[in-house]
Amino acid sequence: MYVIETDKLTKIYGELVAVDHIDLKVREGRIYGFLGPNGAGKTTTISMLVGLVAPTSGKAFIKGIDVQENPIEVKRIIGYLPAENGLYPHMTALENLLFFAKFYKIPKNEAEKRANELLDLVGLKEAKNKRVGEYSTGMKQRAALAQALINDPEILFLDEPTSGLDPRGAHEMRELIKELKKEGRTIFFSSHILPEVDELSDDIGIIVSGKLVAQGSKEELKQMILKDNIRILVETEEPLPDLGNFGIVKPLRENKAIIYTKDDCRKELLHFLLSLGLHVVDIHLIEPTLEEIFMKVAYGEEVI
Ligand SMILES: Nc1ncnc2c1ncn2[C@@H]1O[C@H](COP(=O)(O)OP(=O)(O)OP(=O)(O)O)[C@@H](O)[C@H]1O
Repeated sequence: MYVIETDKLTKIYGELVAVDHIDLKVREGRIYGFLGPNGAGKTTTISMLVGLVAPTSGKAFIKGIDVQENPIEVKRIIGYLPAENGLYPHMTALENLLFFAKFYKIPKNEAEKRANELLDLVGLKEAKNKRVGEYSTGMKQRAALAQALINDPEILFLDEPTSGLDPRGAHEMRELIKELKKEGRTIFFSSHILPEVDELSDDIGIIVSGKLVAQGSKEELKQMILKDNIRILVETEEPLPDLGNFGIVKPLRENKAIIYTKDDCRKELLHFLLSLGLHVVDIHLIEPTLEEIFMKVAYGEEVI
């Protein structure tokens, strides 16, 4: 069973189909990166998954619970970090967390213990009694993450968690996300930053103009665009001859060439090239980057 699953989830604003019949499948304990350009529909999707926006059609399920039918039950097991954090600036971080703990009816003693532990986790132990309005952007974002964790959720939704953070703040946030995964939580986060999605995600969904154009593990996405092609970079001082069944040669600058083959025939190919008396300097597999995957599935740009 998937912990997050949608069935043709759709949101239409007037003429605009913001989210278009998407079928998300998120496995337990994984980090799922929801990648898409600005305006693709990421926030709208997350808002429907956490029960803040009603779908026009389709359904969303969290651990098999229908979000529309049982929003309170769902809210108990999820945490949500919105794109714009919802902390009260005139209150301290500790006060903010205790305030939110009341919504979950967490007993006072337990709430205090948990709030302190969480503020410690996000590195705000020293600043917990400072008003949030005086925090830096990075501190605010970490406090908002602590708030999203107050009910000890199994599933976390993070909407652009590093948005607006400087490189150090973004790094700290990514490290925290990895820690939260180690605790066994499932994390669904949105981002338009390719290296960030690549670094954090086990699985990736790519959304463009409201449509989920690809979904799967990084390995699956690579296979999807490469099919059975293997690319081999060869450095040679001689132009390569026609390789026949071994594959296609694409000459590059500086005496380099890429060979595209259908099967993993590196060994045979190497023998063949050597038998031709060619001086092969280097031969290795090149894997597609997430950027290449994204450009291919989002915009149809050829990888080779
Ligand atoms: N309440 C609304 N009313 C009308 N249109 C909306 C509303 N909310 C979102 N939209 C539109 O729906 C589309 C998807 O927006 P959404 O915020 O979900 O995208 P996003 O992928 O999160 O973008 P970003 O990365 O810029 O935050 C956009 O064209 C946006 O203008």
